[in-house]
Amino acid sequence: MSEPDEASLPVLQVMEVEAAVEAARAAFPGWANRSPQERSQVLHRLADLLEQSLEELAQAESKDQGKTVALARAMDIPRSVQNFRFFASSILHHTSECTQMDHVGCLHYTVRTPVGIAGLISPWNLPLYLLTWKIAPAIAAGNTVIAKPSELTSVTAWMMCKLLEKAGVPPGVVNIVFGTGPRVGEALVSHPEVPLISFTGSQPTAERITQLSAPHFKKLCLELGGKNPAIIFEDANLEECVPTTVRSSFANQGEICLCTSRIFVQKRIYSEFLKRFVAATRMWKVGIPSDPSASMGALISKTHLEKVRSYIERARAEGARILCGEGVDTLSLPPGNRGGYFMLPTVITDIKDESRCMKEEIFGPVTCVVPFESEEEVIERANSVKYGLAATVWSSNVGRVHRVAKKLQSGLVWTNCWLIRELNLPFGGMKSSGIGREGAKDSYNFFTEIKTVTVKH
Ligand SMILES: NC(=O)c1ccc[n+]([C@@H]2O[C@H](COP(=O)([O-])OP(=O)(O)OC[C@H]3O[C@@H](n4cnc5c(N)ncnc54)[C@H](O)[C@@H]3O)[C@@H](O)[C@H]2O)c1
Ligand SMILES: N/C(=C\C=C\C=O)C(=O)O
Repeated sequence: MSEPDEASLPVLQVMEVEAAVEAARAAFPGWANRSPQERSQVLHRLADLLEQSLEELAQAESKDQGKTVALARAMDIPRSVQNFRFFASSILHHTSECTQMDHVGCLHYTVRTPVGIAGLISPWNLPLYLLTWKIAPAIAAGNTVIAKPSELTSVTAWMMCKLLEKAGVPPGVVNIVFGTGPRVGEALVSHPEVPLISFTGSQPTAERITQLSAPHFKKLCLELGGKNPAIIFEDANLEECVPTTVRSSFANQGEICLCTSRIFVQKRIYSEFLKRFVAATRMWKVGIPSDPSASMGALISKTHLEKVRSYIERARAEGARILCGEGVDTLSLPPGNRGGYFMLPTVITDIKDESRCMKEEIFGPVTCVVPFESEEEVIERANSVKYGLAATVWSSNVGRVHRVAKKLQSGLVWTNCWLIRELNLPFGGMKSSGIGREGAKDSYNFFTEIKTVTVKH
């Protein structure tokens, strides 16, 4: 058989979605009728198999995405394993509600049932981590799924496909479709037999998904971008704050939706913080992804690298100061890697809150540092962007930490730390950072339909 040509590819990809829907539809009754314990065992087996392939998966994730092998080994793949283990366990512990109305002789209770075929769409920055964060709760709750990884980073999803049968996942329960958003993503989102879409990605794509799913009244969970503030008060422990804020700004090349990109520092410690922060940033080594001493690898693509650089250029043109990184320091790489999409972590200061660098998501290794005077002022400035995903607050005053956390318009607030995850609790953003939450109870609620039953006795 000859290879499909360019023109026939879109048609084939849409047909693939159709075939996935058929498979998911056929598998649904059998999977939904299994007990949570039976489904849990399958998830545990898949977790074990992924764990046994940790090294190959970490190498593949790094090669595909540009992140360091060390990070994929320490974070992406272990977290993918944990996603299956976590939901294999949490599915065993949900309870339903019951109330009585004795005066009319009635008992009311709720039952939850899986929704059906779940459409799951994920981005390129944490490929297997985020895809499994959706697949695990969806199938644990008894749904069948059609999952679409980013076309830029599909390799680990494809590797996982090969483990499904071995883990005992029945055919048709997990269907992975590969392809671009406009072709495969839209075919999935528009399909009338897919009643629910869980999406992680950018705001423009979320808008399109919302439009396409509106005529079908689909259930939607949207996890989008951020412009995350770090607020550093004068009583912060800088010994801990500085290295953690370097990590929160530049981990995974700054390509994590939770990365810090606006750092507000109280005036009295502003120069001291800047001095230490720039020194620590210069120690954040950019290297080839296989270099075990590198803290940061390559960005995802040339287009993205150019976009990130354009923000720095814009800031410079506006009169901001670039303290270290792009255009200031020299990036040292082996000759064979100099054409790669590498850049230095970059710190910008003397920048106005109105600048696009302070308002828009850059999603790269660039962070801005600005001073503030008072608690009220910094809360207002931190809240002044359209996003509301994650914030960090640094202070040794417990009262202030709670007060500020409550007033921040942010779905997640880490105080005196960053990215410590408790999977039981809600994850997600406010404002343009998305709608819905993911986590033990929230994912269970999203991936099930609830029904109230009234029994007259
Ligand atoms: N809030 C979170 O949890 C979270 C996590 C990671 C990334 N993000 C965000 O993701 C963005 C970066 O990821 P990206 O560039 O891959 O995002 P993206 O929106 O371009 O793509 C995400 C996914 O959507 C698909 N897609 C694209 N167009 C589509 C369409 N018309 N219909 C259906 N699917 C479509 C893509 O193929 C990909 O699989 C950033 O904005 C980042 O903040 C958010
Ligand atoms: N969804 C989670 C992280 C998202 C990161 C985005 O880049 C998680 O930790 O569960």
